[in-house]
Amino acid sequence: MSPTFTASAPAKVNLLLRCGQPDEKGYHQLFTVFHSLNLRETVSLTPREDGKITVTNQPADPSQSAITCPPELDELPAEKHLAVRAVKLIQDTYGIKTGADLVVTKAVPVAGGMAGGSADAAAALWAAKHAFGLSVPKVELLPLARQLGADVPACLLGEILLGTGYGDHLKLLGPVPQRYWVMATNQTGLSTPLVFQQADRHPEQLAAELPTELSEAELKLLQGTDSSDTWTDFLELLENDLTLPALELRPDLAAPLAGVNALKDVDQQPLTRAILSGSGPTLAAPALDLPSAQKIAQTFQTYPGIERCYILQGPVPGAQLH
Ligand SMILES: C[C@](O)(CO)[C@H](O)COP(=O)(O)OP(=O)(O)OC[C@H]1O[C@@H](n2ccc(N)nc2=O)[C@H](O)[C@@H]1O
Ligand SMILES: Nc1ncnc2c1ncn2[C@@H]1O[C@H](COP(=O)(O)OP(=O)(O)OP(=O)(O)O)[C@@H](O)[C@H]1O
Repeated sequence: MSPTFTASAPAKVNLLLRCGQPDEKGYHQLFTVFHSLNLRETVSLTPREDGKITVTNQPADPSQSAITCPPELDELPAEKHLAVRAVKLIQDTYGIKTGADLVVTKAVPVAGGMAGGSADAAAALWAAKHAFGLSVPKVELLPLARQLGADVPACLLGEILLGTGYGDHLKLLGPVPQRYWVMATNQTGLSTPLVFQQADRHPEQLAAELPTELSEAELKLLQGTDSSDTWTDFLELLENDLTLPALELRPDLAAPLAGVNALKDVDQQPLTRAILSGSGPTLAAPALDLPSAQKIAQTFQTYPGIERCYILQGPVPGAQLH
């Protein structure tokens, strides 16, 4: 019997997302900071002789199956599944004749703006590299990751990264302190292409030009130790240009954003800043400590439509073999 190779890759939140104008392909230039989170997708790969690739999805937590493994994922044709596409790309690139039976254990909500599908692709690339005995370093897989989706390179590398180009050209920004992030998922998903299309209706609000580097001051805030003195400045770093278009499509997200943004600490300073995660509808808010994270989660959960709050931490490593 063939041995099974298991790899995992993390979800992400975009701590900063500035969106530029679309190009002729309709893709947008981005200036973004990816922050990986300790919620991981897992892909197990068992080689098969006949070259075929099959996939089975299963929820990481069966009691949450409605959120993490909706029926539409099983209805997705196998050739469109990002883990299958990743293994196919490895076969085609390296002339591999071996196939694979994949079991994808989903922990990250689908279509939530946390790059769940991209994490599957990254984990599948890493599992396939090991299963097929390829001695290529991670950086050599980045061009393949880019072909699979704009978020896939960030899931492959994990940690904290500056993303430019389509968000798929990356530079490591660490080390940074471990931070808590409260991620409030939604009962209804939101399509990434639709959010970008909505953004195109207001071209005047998209940056004409984007920076290529973070400023010294921004980097210092990201990398510095958090304290109640620096927290408000750190919060001011957080922004997401996709918020407005996402709110136009999903006005229900405005109330939980405003509710959490109104929370204050004992000194009457903002407790956090709630932002849209990627293209949404998941909302994200960092916390200075666990009690603050719990308070933020409780507040999010008072709003209809919020499905579940995850209290996560990061940054974490990218794709790993188990
Ligand atoms: C919103 C983010 O999650 C932020 O990290 C990403 O930009 C989206 O990454 P992703 O879902 O991996 O994106 P892809 O699968 O490559 O593309 C999905 C759709 O998003 C839009 N898209 C994506 C990336 C980008 N730089 N510009 C875009 O306009 C395109 O309409 C594309 O058809
Ligand atoms: N392995 C996969 N897991 C989830 N969705 C997948 C997968 N493969 C393909 N898809 C398709 O991609 C769509 C978006 O899925 P995903 O969960 O990655 O969204 P997302 O978290 O919003 O992504 P991102 O943050 O990268 O924009 C799904 O609706 C589904 O049709």
